[in-house]
Amino acid sequence: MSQVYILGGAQTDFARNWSREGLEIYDLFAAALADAITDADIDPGQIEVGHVGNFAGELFTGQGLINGFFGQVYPELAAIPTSRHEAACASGSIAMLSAMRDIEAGHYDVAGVLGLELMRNVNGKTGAEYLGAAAWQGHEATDCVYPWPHMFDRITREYEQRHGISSEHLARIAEINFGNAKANPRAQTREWQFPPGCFTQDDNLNPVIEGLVRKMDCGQITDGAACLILGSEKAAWQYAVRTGKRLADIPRIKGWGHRSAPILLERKLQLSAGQPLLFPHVQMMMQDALQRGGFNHISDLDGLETHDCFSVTEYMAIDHSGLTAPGESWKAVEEGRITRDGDFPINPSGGLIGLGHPVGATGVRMALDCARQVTGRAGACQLPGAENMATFNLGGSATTCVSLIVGVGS
Ligand SMILES: CC(=O)SCCNC(=O)CCNC(=O)[C@H](O)C(C)(C)COP(=O)(O)OP(=O)(O)OC[C@H]1O[C@@H](n2cnc3c(N)ncnc32)[C@H](O)[C@@H]1OP(=O)(O)O
Repeated sequence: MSQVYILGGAQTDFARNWSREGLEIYDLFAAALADAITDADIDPGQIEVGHVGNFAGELFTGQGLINGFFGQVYPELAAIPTSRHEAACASGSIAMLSAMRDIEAGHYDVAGVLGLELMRNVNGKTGAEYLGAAAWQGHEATDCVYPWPHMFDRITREYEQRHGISSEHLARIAEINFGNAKANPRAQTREWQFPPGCFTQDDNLNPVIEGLVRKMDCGQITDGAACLILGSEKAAWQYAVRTGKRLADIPRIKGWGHRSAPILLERKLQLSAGQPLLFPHVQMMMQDALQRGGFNHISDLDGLETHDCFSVTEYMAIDHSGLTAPGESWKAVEEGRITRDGDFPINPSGGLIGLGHPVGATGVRMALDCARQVTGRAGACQLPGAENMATFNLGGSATTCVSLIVGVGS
């Protein structure tokens, strides 16, 4: 089975509003693909297979069959096999796994993986309604304006019941992500202003969105795309020779985990009732990724790019990944472990809260940021000496969960 290497990649500027610029979802796709091809130093015609991650193109833009854009952008790609993958906010990761399977099986040597979502062309309420398609329609989130803030409020309350949880720790997670985003030239919120008091429970400075979830706890509504060019060992050798790099210095996907759970949040919580972890399948998924990558513990890695669609999602990632004991994520926050200069940085990119969350792009974007970190290409977001990083990307109320471990060296 071939190893899977990351030959190059690109991300659009998540601060852009593409429809306001008179541009379409096609333009988003074309821009990310062109930049990734340049970054990987290949000709477009070298891409043998294309995978797209997209959640709700039909709802936001009326556009389906987005994989047909590969051949539209480049005539050389007009006849390659392509497909589109949907798993809500984990769509990008599922596209990654599909491309990995193609390469591992030896079917193809070079794959293009492109995640994207155009979301800022509708008002916030309409956008929230469209995003609600990843909940079980008619069975949950029926009595709220914002479905996902409502669902993650429920998760916060479940933490409160099982372990206790403090809004101060959640606000600190948000503040760290917004702070990290300041250094990221592609982050949606890099120019935002944060007046004193906005990370408190002040209803004016930090208004309630749903229940315990306030504005600063929320990930963003974002237009964006991310693209990675994946290669087999053979393609990576050719790339190494062409660029004068060592094979060991080319990032590769060392491990992966993928688990799912029933769509209904209450069903998930029933299944874990009486247990310390809310989502045991998340713990299994992280352990699968670590074990497949040859690591014993999450702290053997140099950091994590995690899903923080809300601050409580990152709180959940901290204990479910094993960084702390169940219910003790607050300790990692208080001890300064997760800041960029901490012993286990989380979301040096700014995450979904600071960098932005174009739903179908997020899983691909996370892997791209990990690849940049382990090759010393993360600019002002760089973690010194990073060699191995993990992603944790989830769709719905942790219905589809994926982790990829990206690293260099042996
Ligand atoms: C599993 C999962 O991943 S589920 C997650 C799915 N995603 C979601 O549910 C998204 C959740 N987030 C949201 O719904 C929204 O961001 C909300 C409801 C929290 C806030 O929305 P809104 O009140 O419309 O405010 P929003 O943050 O979009 O800002 C409105 C404008 O003010 C600007 N703005 C907001 N905050 C700031 C700031 N601190 N400084 C400067 N400008 C700001 C924005 O850039 C935006 O500008 P624009 O009109 O030019 O685009």
